[in-house]
Order: sequence, then structure tokens, then C-alpha cells
Amino acid sequence: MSPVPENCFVPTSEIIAVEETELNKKQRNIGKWQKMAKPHAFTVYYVKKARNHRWRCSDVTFWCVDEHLCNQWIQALKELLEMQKSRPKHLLVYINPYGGKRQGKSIYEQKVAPLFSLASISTDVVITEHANHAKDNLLEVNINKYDGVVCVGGDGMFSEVMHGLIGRIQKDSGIDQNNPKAPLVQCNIRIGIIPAGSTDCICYSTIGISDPVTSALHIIVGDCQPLDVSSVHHNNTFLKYSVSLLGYGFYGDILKDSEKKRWMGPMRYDYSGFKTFLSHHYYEGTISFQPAKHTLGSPRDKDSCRTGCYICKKSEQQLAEQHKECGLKHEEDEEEWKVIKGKFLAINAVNMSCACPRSPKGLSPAAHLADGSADLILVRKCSRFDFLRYLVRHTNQDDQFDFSFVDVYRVKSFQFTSKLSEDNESNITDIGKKRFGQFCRDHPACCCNIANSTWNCDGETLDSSAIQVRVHCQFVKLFARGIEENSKDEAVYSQSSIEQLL
Ligand SMILES: Nc1ncnc2c1ncn2[C@@H]1O[C@H](COP(=O)(O)OP(=O)(O)OP(=O)(O)O)[C@@H](O)[C@H]1O
Ligand SMILES: CCCCCCCCCCCCC/C=C/[C@@H](O)[C@H](CO)NC(C)=O
Ligand SMILES: [Ca+2]
Repeated sequence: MSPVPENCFVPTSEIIAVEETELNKKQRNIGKWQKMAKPHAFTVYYVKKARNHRWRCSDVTFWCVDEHLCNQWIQALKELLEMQKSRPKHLLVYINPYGGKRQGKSIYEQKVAPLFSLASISTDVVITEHANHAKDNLLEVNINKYDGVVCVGGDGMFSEVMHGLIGRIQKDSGIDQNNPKAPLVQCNIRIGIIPAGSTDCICYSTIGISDPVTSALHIIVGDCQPLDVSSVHHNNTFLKYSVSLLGYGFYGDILKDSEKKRWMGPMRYDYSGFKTFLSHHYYEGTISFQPAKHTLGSPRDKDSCRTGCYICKKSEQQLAEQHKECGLKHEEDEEEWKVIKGKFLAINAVNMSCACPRSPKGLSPAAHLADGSADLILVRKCSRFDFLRYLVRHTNQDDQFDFSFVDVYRVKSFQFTSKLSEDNESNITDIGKKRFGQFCRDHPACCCNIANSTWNCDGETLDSSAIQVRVHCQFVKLFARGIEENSKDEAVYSQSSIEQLL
């Protein structure tokens, strides 16, 4: 047998499918095969790694004269594929037709469905008809018959699917999500993201690119990447879970303004971003947090979280030991709280780097996907020019934490109360402030905002400004593997590569 092209080397874990190939007349009449009475052939479809973490489906066809030998090869390779137990066979797919540039349906039909079908993955597809359709559906569907759930859309759509799955599992386990100390049950069913949204930060931060074909291939090969999830409560009421950004001030205001401009598509964030930047509002409040002492890294590390990350693996071991010791019981947490009062332009808590096409290294470049901590970034009141310098550093290689007005902490839980709600609670209410306008009347140009901002929770607004947040280590799983280190050059091939078999 002779492979075409020559020297093709593929690990079995990256074979997508093997199929018998019907040779047409033209193919039969080329090269040495034209001398054969009736050549037989099979095609191996495999993952080809291109630049910038992009994956493509490539193929190579093998020809031979012996039909029996050809069938043996097909059989042997199919058996190898059957041995890849982490690969999904049956998936539930939710498509948001209105996310991003409204191309979710065509992206799925043209780029993803043909690959799933090639890899013999069967699907049940739901095109959502309204917000929360996927979430509500997940609360009643028989999830046990699926090997994973796929969402086609942006961060908001992922958030919806994640809420449906986590909520379903807590409901089935009799856990009350309103109890902020409840020992939640982990979600082991994997979620795949086909990016078709406006920011696609969760996809970009876990795969390294926002590209539907690459994501589909990570699903097909059965990758698994655990993710930290933060639970957000207001007193004893559950509000939401977050995996990427919980942002108050700048990112909350952008989101609130941009929601009214959904018709603009992804451009709405640029428009509202510019407007919010010009408004330059800051907010007063108190942040209390518990530092994450269990994890080895720091937000100022030079190294980033990559596939097989050592720091995330350590956290996984700690989590397993903790489960062994306490089971599902909640361990009382007596660790110290640090308290910071101030005037902030932005308070950002990120469970992952939040890298996205707009900011390729993200809001916190050294944050880890699965270490059980979030990076809490406090941007204090500063001049517009300094804030611009800070924002610009999200787009280049300079250190965005190297400013006197920016502090960053790695935390396992935090709480925030705005000055306004603190004042209201202690009954020092200034009726004048409440009745007339939102801005400081004594200093109209000072940008001090006596109204609250809004929390941006993975692209959805929260109803309350006072929140309590707890990070749950490796709480959900994605069809991803984290960002590969120089994926193009450093591909490590397994011993079971088909080249050995040839
Ligand atoms: N059929 C639908 N009609 C209206 N809204 C929907 C529908 N299906 C889902 N949604 C809601 O649309 C919201 C936004 O969708 P999505 O995240 O896919 O796009 P986006 O906001 O443009 O992207 P990103 O979140 O990456 O910025 C989600 O929160 C989801 O609840
Ligand atoms: C003048 C230059 C300004 C450049 C500023 C670039 C900063 C972009 C950073 C984007 C961070 C995105 C974090 C992710 C948030 C998502 O959860 C959310 C929903 O998709 N998206 C937004 C924009 O809120
Ligand atoms: Ca983390």
C-alpha cells in the first residue's frame, strides 16, 4: 500500500473517520494504478493542525489491488476508532439563530453537521425560538441518552446551556441552589461550543481560536477540559453562574448600553464601549475577598494556562482529596477576608483569561481555566488618559497590571456592596440624591456616579449590585483541551500512530 501524499503521519486519536472509497474512472487511470485490473481504496480523514490553533479536516487515500487486504485495513482502523472511548456518539445541539451576526444556523449546517455525520455522530438539533428555550428544555429532556450538549452561539448561549445543565443536576440531586454554601454536584456531561456569537470569549480562551470547524473537531475527537464556575448570590437568593467575566462598572455599563443595540450585531460592543469610555463613570463600594491560597500560581505570572497545565492538575488532585475527606459535605471556611473600600472604574472577576479576538491575551493573561480561583481586578478612579492606557494594554504585549491604579488578586470567593446600598442599609438615605438625577449634583463634571452600575455576568446583566461569589473548582467540562503550546510545531504523536501500522 502506498499513502498519497507521502509521509503522512497521524495519531489514531486524531483520525476523524475511515471510509471505503469508490474509485471513479479518472482516478483509476492515473499512475501505476492504471495497470491494475480493479484497484481498491480507503480514505482516512484526520485532523490537520494549522497555524494559530486552527484545525482542519484533511484526508489521505490508500489504494491496493487486494480487496481482502483493503477491507482488513478498514476494519482494523475502525476498531482503533472504536477504542477511543471518550468520543461522543450522540449529541444534543442547540442553535441560537440570533447570536452574533445571526449566522448560527448556516454555520452549523454548512461547516459542522457534515463533519459530525462523517464521524458517525448522531444529533438531535433544537433551533431556539426565544431566550431561555435551551435552558428550559434541558430541565426536562432525557440528558442521559446524550454524550454531550453542543451550543451554537456566543458566550450568552453557552451560559444558558450551562445553567440548564447545572440546574438540572442540582434539581435531580435535591440541592437548593439558593443556599450559597450548598455543596453543589459537579456537571460531568461535556458541553461543546460552536462559536457564532459576538465575543466568543469562552471558546477562544479554551481552544485558542474562535473557529467553528476547529471546535467541531475538538468535539469529534472527544476532548475534555474542566472549567471553574463561580456561583453568584444576593443574600440567600441564587442569581447566576459565571465562567468568564463578572464585571461591574466599565464592562457592566457597556453591556447595559449595548443590550438596547442588539440590532447592530457584534459592533454594538464597540459603539457602547466608546460611549462608556467617554462617560468615565466610577462607582464607590466595598469589596471583600478570600485569597486563593490553595493554588500555586499568581495573576502576575509570566506563564499562561496551557493544555495539560500543571497548576490546574494540582488543583484537580486537591479537589479529589477534598472529596475523599468530606464527600459532599460543605467544609466550613474560616479563612481570612481582606476588605477594600474605594472608587472604582471597573471591578472585573475572571475565572479564565477572557482572551477573545478583541483581546488575544485577555483581561488576566495568567488566569487558569481549572485551578479553583478567579482573578479579581480592581481598576481605581484614574484619569481618562490612564484608563485608555490600561485598555490599550489588553490589545498588546504590555503588562496591564503594571499601573498604580490597578490591583489584582487571586481569590476563591468575594463579596461586593456598593456605597449606595451600604448607605441605604444604614438608613442614611439622601432623598435628594434619589429623586434628582443619577449624577453628583455638587460636581457635575466629576463623573462620580451615585447610581449603581450593573454586573455583567458572561454577557448577561444581573439584577442586584450587592453580590456574594464563590468559585467552584472544575465544576463543568467542555469538549476542549485548553490552548496548545505552539500547536503547529510541537505536535506529540502517540505510539499507536497509523504510520507504525503501515
Ligand atoms: N431564539 C432566540 N431569540 C432571542 N434570543 C435568544 C434566542 N436563543 C437564545 N437567545 C439568547 O440570546 C442571548 C445572546 O446570544 P449569544 O450569546 O448566542 O450571542 P451574542 O450575545 O451575540 O454573543 P456573545 O455572548 O459572545 O457576546 C443568549 O443569552 C440567549 O439566551
Ligand atoms: C481603545 C482600545 C480599547 C480596547 C479594549 C479591548 C478590551 C476588550 C476586552 C474584551 C473582554 C471581553 C471579556 C468577555 C466578556 C464576555 O463575557 C461578554 C459576553 O460575550 N462580552 C462582553 C463584551 O461583555
Ligand atoms: Ca480559574
